[in-house]
Amino acid sequence: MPRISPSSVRACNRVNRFLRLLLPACRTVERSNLEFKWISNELSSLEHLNTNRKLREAIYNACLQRFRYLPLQYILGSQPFGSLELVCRKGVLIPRWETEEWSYELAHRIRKNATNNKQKMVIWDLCSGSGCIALLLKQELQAFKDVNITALDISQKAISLIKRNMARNGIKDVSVISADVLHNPPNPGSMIDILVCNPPYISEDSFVKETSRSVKIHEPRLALVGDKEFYQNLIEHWLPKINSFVYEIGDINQADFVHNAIINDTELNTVWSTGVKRDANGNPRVLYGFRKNGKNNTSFKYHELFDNFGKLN
Ligand SMILES: C[S@@+](CC[C@H](N)C(=O)[O-])C[C@H]1O[C@@H](n2cnc3c(N)ncnc32)[C@H](O)[C@@H]1O
Repeated sequence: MPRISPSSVRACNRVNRFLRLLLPACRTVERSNLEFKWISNELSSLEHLNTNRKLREAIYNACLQRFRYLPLQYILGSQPFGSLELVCRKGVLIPRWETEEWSYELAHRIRKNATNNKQKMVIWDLCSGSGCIALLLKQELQAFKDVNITALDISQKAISLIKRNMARNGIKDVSVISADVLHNPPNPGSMIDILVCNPPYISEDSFVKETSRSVKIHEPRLALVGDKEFYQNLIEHWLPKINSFVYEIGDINQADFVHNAIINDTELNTVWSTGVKRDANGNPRVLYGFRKNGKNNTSFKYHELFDNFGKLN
């Protein structure tokens, strides 16, 4: 990582003396300025910081935490995610814009393709973290009376945060399950219409070489580092129990892994279509799949639900 130039430090000092505390994590004067504004705006809206001295002290402490590379969302305590305001706590992954982008589009597509608001839907969100995907889908599909959403995670901190985020956003009726999806996956009881999942997918190597210091030090490794095990688990455990899936990916190899397993298996190959959706930066971000002919009483015409969602194989 390039060193921060003395001229950047001087530029920060000219604006105010707290700004240079933000420079190591923000890297540029412009970004430091922006974060300083966010911190100041957020803290000045807090009722208990009602004197200049208290507010200044709080801003200084926040900048000092940022100097130690604590992510801004953990300092300020929340993060918008579509129509939700999500509480962020150390020990649980901060929701990312890439995830927000595809989950929001998925919600929109479900609304558009549902036949009426009595349509029954069973949706499971594995590796739910803060609950961002499950809760966004619940919020965006509130017009549907029979949407049955389950959020699942192995981490107790995540389970508590999902419940907290439900309360914070006035969301009811999402089932929250604590389980290890790899070693002891629960039985869904009925066919799942849409299985969504943002699993840990950063390889050990990329984690060491490419992940930012702030993420490495402060976000949970359990949420980040993974190889192909969750995609393998999709193929081996979940495919027979679901009608469609949407899995976030970190690189195209993870999509190819699932895609190849499907096309090389004569039975799976006749049943499943898969595709890859890119994010706004053009990176492969989502692997999706659906049964070509649905199974039993399926809720959707899946080829319409995923029509033009991304490149289809
Ligand atoms: C990449 S994070 C995704 C969190 C959230 N869905 C999001 O998009 O921000 C992965 C999540 O998987 C959970 N996890 C890791 N291993 C798991 C396992 N074996 N079973 C269930 N959840 C697991 C972690 O606790 C973490 O919350």
